[in-house]
Amino acid sequence: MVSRNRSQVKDHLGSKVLNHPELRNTKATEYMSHEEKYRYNLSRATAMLKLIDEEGMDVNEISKVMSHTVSGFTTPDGNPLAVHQVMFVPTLMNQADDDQVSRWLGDVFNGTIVGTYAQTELSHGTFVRGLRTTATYDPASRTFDLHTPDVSAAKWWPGGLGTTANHAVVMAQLYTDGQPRGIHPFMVAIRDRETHRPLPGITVGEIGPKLGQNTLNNGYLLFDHVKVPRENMLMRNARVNEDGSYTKPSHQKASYGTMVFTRVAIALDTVDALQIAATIAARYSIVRRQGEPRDDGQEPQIIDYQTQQLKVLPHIAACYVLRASTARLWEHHTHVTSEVRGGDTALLPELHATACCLKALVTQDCSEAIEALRLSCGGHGYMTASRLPALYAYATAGATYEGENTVLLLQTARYLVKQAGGSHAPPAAGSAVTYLSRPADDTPFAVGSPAAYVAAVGRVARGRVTEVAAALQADRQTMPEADAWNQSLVQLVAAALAHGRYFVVREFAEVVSQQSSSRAIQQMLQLLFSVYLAHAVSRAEGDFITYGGLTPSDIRLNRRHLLRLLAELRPHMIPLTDAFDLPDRLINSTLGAWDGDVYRRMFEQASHSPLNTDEVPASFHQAMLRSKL
Ligand SMILES: CCCCCCC/C=C/C(=O)SCCNC(=O)CCNC(=O)[C@H](O)C(C)(C)COP(=O)(O)OP(=O)(O)OC[C@H]1O[C@@H](n2cnc3c(N)ncnc32)[C@H](O)[C@@H]1OP(=O)(O)O
Ligand SMILES: Cc1cc2nc3c(=O)[nH]c(=O)nc-3n(C[C@H](O)[C@H](O)[C@H](O)COP(=O)(O)OP(=O)(O)OC[C@H]3O[C@@H](n4cnc5c(N)ncnc54)[C@H](O)[C@@H]3O)c2cc1C
Repeated sequence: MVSRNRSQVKDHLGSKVLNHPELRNTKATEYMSHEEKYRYNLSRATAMLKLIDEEGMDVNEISKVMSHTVSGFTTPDGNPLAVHQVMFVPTLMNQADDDQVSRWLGDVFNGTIVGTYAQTELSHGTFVRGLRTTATYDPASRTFDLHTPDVSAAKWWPGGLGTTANHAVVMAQLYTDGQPRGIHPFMVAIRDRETHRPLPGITVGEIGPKLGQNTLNNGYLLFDHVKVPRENMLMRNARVNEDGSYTKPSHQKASYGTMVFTRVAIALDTVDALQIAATIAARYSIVRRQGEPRDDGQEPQIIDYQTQQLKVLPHIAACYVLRASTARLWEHHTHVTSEVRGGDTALLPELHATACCLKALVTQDCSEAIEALRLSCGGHGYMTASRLPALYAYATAGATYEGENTVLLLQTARYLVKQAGGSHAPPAAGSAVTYLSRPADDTPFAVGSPAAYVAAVGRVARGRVTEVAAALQADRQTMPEADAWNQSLVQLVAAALAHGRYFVVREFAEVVSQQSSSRAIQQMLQLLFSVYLAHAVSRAEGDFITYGGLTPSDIRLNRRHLLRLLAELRPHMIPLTDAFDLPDRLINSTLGAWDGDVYRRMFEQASHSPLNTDEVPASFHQAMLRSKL
């Protein structure tokens, strides 16, 4: 089993990246053109790939150096090879059969083949079954004909497709024997390996600027009856034989496997972004003094305002809780994937349901938290050089890509209502949904008892799921399925989020109980957990009264309890963020450096503005004077 211990960035691998001759010298990219930024980020992404190769890194090590903590340093504007590494290569490894793997993987690893994962189209992203790119098999020529019927079916978004990749795994509607067979993956050469020119029948390019990650190099792609050999359909799961006969996959959604993997990776990586943001805000909040001087004659550190504690400290607790629960999800994913490879798909539905809601919960929580942390830094948090805007842009992309969050939560809800209604296969031992078929945990609520909070979170999840399952069931008697489903959408999403929250707190409770290295660490984890739980209740008070068994008086007590806990956590804020082990070069923020020398750094970064190069910029003569005439 692979474990993702991300805490040792300063260790051997981390220092290999930071000190690598092609990576150690960084440049500020804010004032570069789009093309220059791309070139800079691409050359660093390539150096990183070489390093991975030279070091012979395993999947655990690769995941560490590809994590946002490190990739924010190597490719600050987005990694044009990210989709190659995170999606294209894993798709080949897991969906190509053994012959195909041996045919392509050498060229992938020597850098001759650079790929992307081309699924989304202009008019369809969420609804994968609705994709309109076709792959029609012709037994006479033993080829597939790949075709884009019109511009709305153009592939749009794949990372690295813009100008980087020469191959793509293309998800297309398979037609064989005159029958539609659903979405299948095809390995397609899109650019010449030598000249990098688009191959005949291919139209390809970059889609333009975005909110962030502008060098992910997202692209568009159209096919005009492009012929692809039969052997290029990825055939580990489904097969098309020479005569056009079709063999089904062992699981209906086997070809969606890459998405499940990437959702898990995104959940992990978004916590990396939160850790960086929390470290920046924590450091700035002790450096920054503002307000009426206190008895010692000094203006207060802003972190000593109760409101600032509420803006910053719960998110530090969230870093710990979400880091542990997403790491457990990663382990679970590794386990289930190996079972699936061995032909046992029993655990796949629940893995899919859990990956969907954790990816959604973590990206939603982290983007909201990063925005709160940015605001906690006042005006200076609005500056690019604080790094907080880029961290937000990174986290919020995760709420959309790899399945828009609402849609993913509805996938989880679908699984949960089936479990609650007993219409799904019963959960396996250790399943995350057994609580739905048991009586509610009636541990009485008590402020100060994490176990009582966890039980209340469980009652909320159970209450939300059973209530919406019953409403859906009732509506199904009186209206068509699609209408009944639509009547309950908002409640279904809330139920899936509540389930996700319960998953997160149960996993963390287990991590805390298993932790045995020292009593002090145990106590600190308990404190962090208490903050996380009290904050979770304060964010959803209505739910805890409606479903969780809390009284209005419990709610009032919890509000006070949370503020007391924050005051208790405040002296530990810096050690807790230092423990993320993020060197200044990885944080890369004027506000978040270890020495707290914020104001000098702010002036230093301003000196890079091209508008400061000349005392009187040329624009004065070219634009302002002319406008006076
Ligand atoms: C680490 C940083 C990396 C950064 C790079 C990231 C770059 C980003 C890349 C991308 O964005 S790639 C494109 C990603 N696109 C999506 O994620 C699309 C989202 N949509 C879907 O996944 C699917 O359309 C859907 C929402 C899952 C629905 O699929 P479908 O319509 O085919 O199925 P349903 O009818 O809803 O369900 C039928 C049945 O299948 C089960 N199921 C669905 N998906 C899976 C799965 N992956 N694994 C297992 N089972 C699955 C579903 O639960 C239903 O089960 P039953 O209820 O019938 O038992
Ligand atoms: C930075 C970035 C990188 C990307 N990289 C890639 C890549 O490498 N490869 C690739 O193939 N794709 C990529 N994508 C595309 C991405 O996967 C899709 O944008 C994503 O899956 C969302 O789909 P959509 O754009 O169709 O959103 P839509 O589905 O159109 O969402 C719009 C709204 O409609 C709602 N909605 C849609 N369907 C439903 C429903 N059934 N029920 C309720 N509400 C619904 C959504 O909740 C949302 O509010 C990338 C996207 C981004 C932003």
